[in-house]
Amino acid sequence: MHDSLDLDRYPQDRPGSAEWQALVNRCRDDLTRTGMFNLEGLMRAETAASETAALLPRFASDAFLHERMHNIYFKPVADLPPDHPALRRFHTSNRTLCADQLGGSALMRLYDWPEFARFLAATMDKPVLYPMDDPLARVNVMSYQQGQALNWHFDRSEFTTTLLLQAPEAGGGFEYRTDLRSDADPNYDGVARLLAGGDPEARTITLSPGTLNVFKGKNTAHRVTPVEGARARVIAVFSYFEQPGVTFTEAERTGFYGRAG
Ligand SMILES: O=C(O)CCC(=O)C(=O)O
Ligand SMILES: [Fe+2]
Repeated sequence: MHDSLDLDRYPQDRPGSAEWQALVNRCRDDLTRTGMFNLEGLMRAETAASETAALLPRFASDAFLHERMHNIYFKPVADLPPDHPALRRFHTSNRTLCADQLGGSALMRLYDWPEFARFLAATMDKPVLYPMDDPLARVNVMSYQQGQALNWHFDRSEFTTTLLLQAPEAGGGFEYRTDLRSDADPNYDGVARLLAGGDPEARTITLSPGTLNVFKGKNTAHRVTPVEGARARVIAVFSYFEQPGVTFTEAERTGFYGRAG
């Protein structure tokens, strides 16, 4: 993996060594303090650029256009009236390529590299993480062209793991509000305040190409702001689970990607 990753700076290939443990500890501290950690330049700039160049034509021809209005939960909430301000609806638009379209890429090699899952598990304080068996969902790459955005949402999984391949000229920021809710408290008033633009704890970061970003997506509200300029924002999302062999149902695949296989 040395050809595509900066393993001198981020020794993911040496699990259990003092320098590996120091990096894990730094990531854990960041997660506890801020709900997020970033490894800037984990993927080499040349690799991120060549992966992007190979994918850009496929976004034009083969990708699923995801375009919809949705609330932060992607569904109605039984305890709330439909006009509750926590259920405000927003527009999302991006294009997705799935794992079955990424064969042979450095991204898939990284996803299936056992030391990467081992490192991520350690940062998240899990005994082990497994890649999915789902032919589409294992790794997704999303592209956002001018005006496209991923709007406010919470993720289904506890943690979300992304790697930016190409940054846009402007816009395309990652805006997030750590621990806006908890498993015990949905904090609908807090959600409504965030959506109205009134949460002073909201933060925006712009990722640089090659950066690994891990955040607590289940209870951290987050969005990608609209991209500006001619260069698309291109980002990979890796899905791991605590059990081996996880797949989506055909209905889930069709809902997420417009096709079952
Ligand atoms: O593109 C990003 O930075 C975040 C992606 C995300 O939130 C998601 O895939 O659920
Ligand atoms: Fe998300």
